[in-house]
Amino acid sequence: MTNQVKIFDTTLRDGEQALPASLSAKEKLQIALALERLGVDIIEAGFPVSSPGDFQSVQLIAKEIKNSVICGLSRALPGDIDACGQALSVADQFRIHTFIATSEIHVGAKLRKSHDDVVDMAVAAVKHARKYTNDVEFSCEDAGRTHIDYLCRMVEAAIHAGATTVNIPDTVGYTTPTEFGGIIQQLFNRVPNIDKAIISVHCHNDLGLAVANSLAAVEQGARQVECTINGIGERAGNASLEEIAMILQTRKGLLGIDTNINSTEISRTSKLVSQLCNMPVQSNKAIVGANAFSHSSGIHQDGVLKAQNTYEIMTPESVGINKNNLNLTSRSGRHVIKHRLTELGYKPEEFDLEAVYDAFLKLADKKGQVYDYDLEALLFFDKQKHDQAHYQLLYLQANSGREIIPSATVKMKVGEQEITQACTGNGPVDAAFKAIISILGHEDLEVVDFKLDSKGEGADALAQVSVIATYKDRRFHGIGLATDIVEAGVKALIFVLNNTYLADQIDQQKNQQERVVGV
Ligand SMILES: CC(=O)SCCNC(=O)CCNC(=O)[C@H](O)C(C)(C)COP(=O)(O)OP(=O)(O)OC[C@H]1O[C@@H](n2cnc3c(N)ncnc32)[C@H](O)[C@@H]1OP(=O)(O)O
Ligand SMILES: CC(C)C(=O)C(=O)O
Repeated sequence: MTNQVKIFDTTLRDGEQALPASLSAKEKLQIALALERLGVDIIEAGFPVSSPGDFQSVQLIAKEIKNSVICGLSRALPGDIDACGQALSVADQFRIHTFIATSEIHVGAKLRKSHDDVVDMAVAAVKHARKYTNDVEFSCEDAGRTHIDYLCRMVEAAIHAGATTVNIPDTVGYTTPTEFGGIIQQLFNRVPNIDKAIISVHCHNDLGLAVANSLAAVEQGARQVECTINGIGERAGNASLEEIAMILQTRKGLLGIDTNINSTEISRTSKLVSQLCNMPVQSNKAIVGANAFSHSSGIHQDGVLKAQNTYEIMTPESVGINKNNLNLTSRSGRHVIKHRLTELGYKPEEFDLEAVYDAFLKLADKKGQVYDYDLEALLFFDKQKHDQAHYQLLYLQANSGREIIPSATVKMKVGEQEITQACTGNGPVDAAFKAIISILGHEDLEVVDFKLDSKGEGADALAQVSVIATYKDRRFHGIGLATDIVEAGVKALIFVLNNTYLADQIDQQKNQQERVVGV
């Protein structure tokens, strides 16, 4: 038995069945070209009898794609098969895929036929499809719930009629891996002509087992897996192509199976399908989710920085992602902060890691994720040495809204004294500034410029306020940073005040020296 598993992609057929809006022929071709680049062996392009639009897209894809076999689906009916044959005949290599259901419930309640009639329909369909091509696939729909004796009978009859691939779908995602692997094993043990066809599987994800069931089948000898990009498909979807491909690649040592997939195309193909199909990928989705190569906790980040494979079983590059992400959160530690600051161009001797880390944790607790620009802002603020400042903000409360008079209460430490003041103003920043200036009694200080800048992307971004004030004919500049705009403004003003205080002290020292010299 070969160690090569064929990857049969049905994003454009089973995947498309579940889309909120159908794709245009041009969009389908874009996806088919991406699947061809990805190295998919067989692309199921659609169900040609279904609609004129689907017929034309299958035909367009059949014309344009050269390196993958193009396949169309049909019921076990001559008209469906003829539509497939006509749409696909323009292709270099094509396959007709015909199917009929085999479980009790489907044969009795849906098809309303006898078991013998259904076998006859399957045989006739395969024979009819063989008139168009030697590459015919037959599927036993709902095989997962089909009595094993009937399934064996159907598989044997389909192969005898000329099917070159026989597909065993778990149509409703009902089986467990051991059970599904057991079905494949029994087919290999009981169907006499089984070696004349490739055994394929097509698993749905209703119980979240589509990939596990496909893998169990491969372990029992299945050599084609039907799957879709991002696992899209009817209901809970199909087995996801990227997961199947990366399991076989990452665990090659265990499983010994190859595919033709060029895994570095995975990320790009996933994004294209997600965008064109308007189906976002959940962030924790294996392989292609936004967090699949992100590390957010300190112990993991430290490990990954020391040796990437401590927490990565495959590289981001192997699926076409440039590099991993180390998210800065309140669960991060000092190693990653130091590493990120070094990456940003700061030398370790230029910052006090403990002080930056302390400020980082406070911000991360408030904000969740801390970005590079936040970290750089914290680095800058670390240099201010707030605790030793003459003026310190102890408490701030600001009220604003529609149809209320904006007001602010500020409590400050001025030297050793604690002073509280409340004021109203044109807005909460104006009210807070008035309260501070009134605490200080600095009548000769005038705020001449106030600029507000967002240091992030979301509504929770850090606000950076830049204040310029004149005091005793000199200009002083201060910057304040906080998630609250009023607090950022107040911090900027206090920054200015501390600079005016330092300037006053320097002036006083100079005056004293002059007096001493004068004496
Ligand atoms: C498990 C799967 O994913 S199978 C693929 C599912 N995909 C689709 O259904 C998408 C494409 N389908 C379609 O466009 C339409 O359903 C069509 C064109 C195929 C058929 O449309 P309609 O003729 O209006 O029939 P409708 O869809 O309402 O019912 C299906 C009929 O096909 C029969 N049927 C279902 N599967 C098969 C089969 N494999 N072989 C033969 N007949 C079948 C049903 O018994 C039913 O027949 P009835 O009219 O005698 O009761
Ligand atoms: C047509 C078959 C392969 C199918 O889509 C299923 O059984 O889910």
